Amino acid sequence: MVTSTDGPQAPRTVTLLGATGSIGRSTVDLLLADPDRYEVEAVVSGRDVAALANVARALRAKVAVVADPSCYGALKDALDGSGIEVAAGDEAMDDAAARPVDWTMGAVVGIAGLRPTMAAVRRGGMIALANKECLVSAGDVFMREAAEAGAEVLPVDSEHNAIAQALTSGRAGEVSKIILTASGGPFRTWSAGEIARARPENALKHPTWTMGRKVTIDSASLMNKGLELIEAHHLFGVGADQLDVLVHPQSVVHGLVSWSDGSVVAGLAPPDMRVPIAHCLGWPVRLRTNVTPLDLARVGSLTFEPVDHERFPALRLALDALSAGGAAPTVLNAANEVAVAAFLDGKLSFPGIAALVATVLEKAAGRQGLVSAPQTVEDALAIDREARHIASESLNMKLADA
Ligand SMILES: NC(=O)C1=CN([C@@H]2O[C@H](COP(=O)(O)OP(=O)(O)OC[C@H]3O[C@@H](n4cnc5c(N)ncnc54)[C@H](OP(=O)(O)O)[C@@H]3O)[C@@H](O)[C@H]2O)C=CC1
Ligand SMILES: CC(=O)[C@@H](O)[C@H](O)COP(=O)(O)O
Ligand SMILES: [Mn+2]
Repeated sequence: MVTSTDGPQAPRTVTLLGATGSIGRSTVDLLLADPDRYEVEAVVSGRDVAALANVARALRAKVAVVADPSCYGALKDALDGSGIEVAAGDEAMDDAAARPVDWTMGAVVGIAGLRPTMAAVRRGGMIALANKECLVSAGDVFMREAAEAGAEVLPVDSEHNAIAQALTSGRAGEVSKIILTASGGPFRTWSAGEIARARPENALKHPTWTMGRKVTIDSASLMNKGLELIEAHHLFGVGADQLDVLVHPQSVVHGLVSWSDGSVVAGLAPPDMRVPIAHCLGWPVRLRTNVTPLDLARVGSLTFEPVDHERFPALRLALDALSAGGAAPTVLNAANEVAVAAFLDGKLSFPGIAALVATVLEKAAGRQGLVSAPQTVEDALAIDREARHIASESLNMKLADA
């Protein structure tokens, strides 16, 4: 049961982008726990028709949209007789995201989420943002358009959600450092030699979180933390010099704010994404959820260690891209998406992920169209396309050499 002590009485209207994924399912769980509190407008997914149809029926959504146009017929059949409108394709996704609602969950994975999430941003309202790749690829555009539209961006990512809460204990000019914790991933204690032989099934075994495949691989390489530093830069308006990462294997402390007077305010929660999602879903009031409360006596000890940049070079690549600015973060994200897919396909070794990203960043440096920061969503998508092209070419060369 989800309740709040002071919740709005009129149902909150809601749209879910990425309704069938890990974040999508956690959001659905919260919505179904108190169905009278919400009215669901649209649910959107990539190509998992069966899961989308189930979610649409369970939430009594008005419209269900699948990105892959070839899935239209199957979705129509699956929702036959339900009265739920059905659509497919990129434009249908953008149209669904632009329908007026109070609250949108942006949980499509990767740059594929940029267009629909921006459509929601332009419409205004509350945007609960899980899709970090949007901010990495087009952060300035995203935040500028959100401000212009009066959209309120609510950070879902566990670290950023904790930091947003910690930031309320002081003023912007009083922040010394913003620190994101990293679990360290499944290879935290592996030697470089062992990491070199790591297979997808090893990398997909996250020690503390159950998540989609792409973010789980990013966690294993620590690229996730790099993407999150860039995300934090856009959300909180701080530069690389004010951002830090601390390895914390228990995933209980998610983020810390260090203040000018020496105080440090940390955000703690059990490693369950329903906590930050509920924070955003109820905003500005707190919901009451059935998440198992944090039992620190049971956790026992909270430990912290520095990042080993030798074994996990991806984090440095992201930090350098943040410092370089311009198109570098967009290129980094595109190259990483190609590299992660290639690793999962068995075409690239685990260390090959960071190596490919480094190669693409080098090749892109100074190339026409890959220098300046994107000014529009179309710019970001053009940079993304070109960087993917370079990544695919580089990957093919690597495969040919092997
Ligand atoms: N999972 C987590 O705990 C956390 C995730 N995040 C971020 O949230 C985002 C989502 O992650 P997660 O839920 O784990 O990912 P999943 O892979 O579990 O889910 C991805 C969702 O995106 C949909 N999708 C994929 N491709 C497209 C497309 N081309 N167009 C429209 N929809 C598409 C999928 O649909 P389908 O099922 O049909 O393929 C699915 O609904 C990522 O950016 C991730 O980094 C951030 C913090 C924590
Ligand atoms: C749950 C969440 O926010 C993930 O982004 C998480 O951060 C992944 O864990 P890592 O700390 O291992 O990257
Ligand atoms: Mn995170």
